[in-house]
Amino acid sequence: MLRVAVPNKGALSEAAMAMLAEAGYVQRRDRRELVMLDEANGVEFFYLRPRDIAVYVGSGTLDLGITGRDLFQDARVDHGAEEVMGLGFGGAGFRLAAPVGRFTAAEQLSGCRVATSYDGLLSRWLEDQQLADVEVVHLDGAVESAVRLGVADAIADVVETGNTLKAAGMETFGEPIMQSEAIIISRRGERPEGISRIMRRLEGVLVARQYLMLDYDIPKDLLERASALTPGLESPTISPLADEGWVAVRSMVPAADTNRLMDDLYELGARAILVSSIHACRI
Ligand SMILES: Nc1ncnc2c1ncn2[C@@H]1O[C@H](COP(=O)(O)OP(=O)(O)OP(=O)(O)O)[C@@H](O)[C@H]1O
Ligand SMILES: O=P(O)(O)OC[C@H]1O[C@H](OP(=O)(O)OP(=O)(O)O)[C@H](O)[C@@H]1O
Ligand SMILES: [Mg+2]
Repeated sequence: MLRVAVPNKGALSEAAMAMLAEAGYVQRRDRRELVMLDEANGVEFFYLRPRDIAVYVGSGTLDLGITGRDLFQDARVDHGAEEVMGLGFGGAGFRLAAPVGRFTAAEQLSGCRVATSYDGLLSRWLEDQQLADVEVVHLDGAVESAVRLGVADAIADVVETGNTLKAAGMETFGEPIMQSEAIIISRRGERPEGISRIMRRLEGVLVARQYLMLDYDIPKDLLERASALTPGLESPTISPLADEGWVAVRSMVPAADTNRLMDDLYELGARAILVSSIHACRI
């Protein structure tokens, strides 16, 4: 039985459960349930605080977990667990911020105090940047209030829309410390059977979300130029048509590029250009 950790609340919880459900796994219905057994798929899901998931997977108690890249790097369990796949949701930057106009670069933090809930991540980054004389102040949350209340000169926190910072009269400065998203982590070393299957399924969900299926007809002599526009994942499927001067082409395309590709194909001479969604796939 594969044992998998899923965030029980917070920014990643709903999207993680939705993705697992889309991949065909049974998820809990009641927020109070701590464990859910999906017998048919041979997986047991444990609903845990996202911050703790790295600890469970890193110590070898659980096989796989979904957490945030920033939380994983903050937990300092890299020796026991590793990031195996980005999941394309829960995207946010981890950034320095301070009251508007106070700082413009990280180097100016010399001798200052920086409040954060991610002190492992911040301390290591400060070391890498050779900013040895910056004091890290640990807070559990709502760090945006730390400067106003006098316990820090700047903060390092998760920034998604930037609305929380703005409301606190603050702005980011310097380069982002890191870019985070939801990730799958696995314990290092031998992987039990079943891990590749769950990862293939989640990859299928990701691809089905990010790609669309494009069909079109094109005169044979333009096929090479059309194929260059829609190379597909492996290569496009080419089928004969009753009219021997034409062929039908079928290819997966990134959803974000679809309208531009349809315009380009039409201008090239393609006709009957159809787009359909991909319900599920295995790549
Ligand atoms: N708008 C957001 N706010 C907070 N975290 C976000 C946001 N968008 C994505 N995330 C990600 O979600 C994870 C944090 O989740 P969560 O908010 O549940 O943790 P937490 O702040 O430690 O918990 P809590 O706020 O319940 O004490 C991080 O990986 C973070 O990058
Ligand atoms: O850029 P935004 O879209 O405004 O989102 C970022 C904010 O959301 C998170 O707080 P959360 O709600 O997790 O509260 P917390 O600080 O108590 O953890 C994070 O710590 C920021 O404060
Ligand atoms: Mg939070």
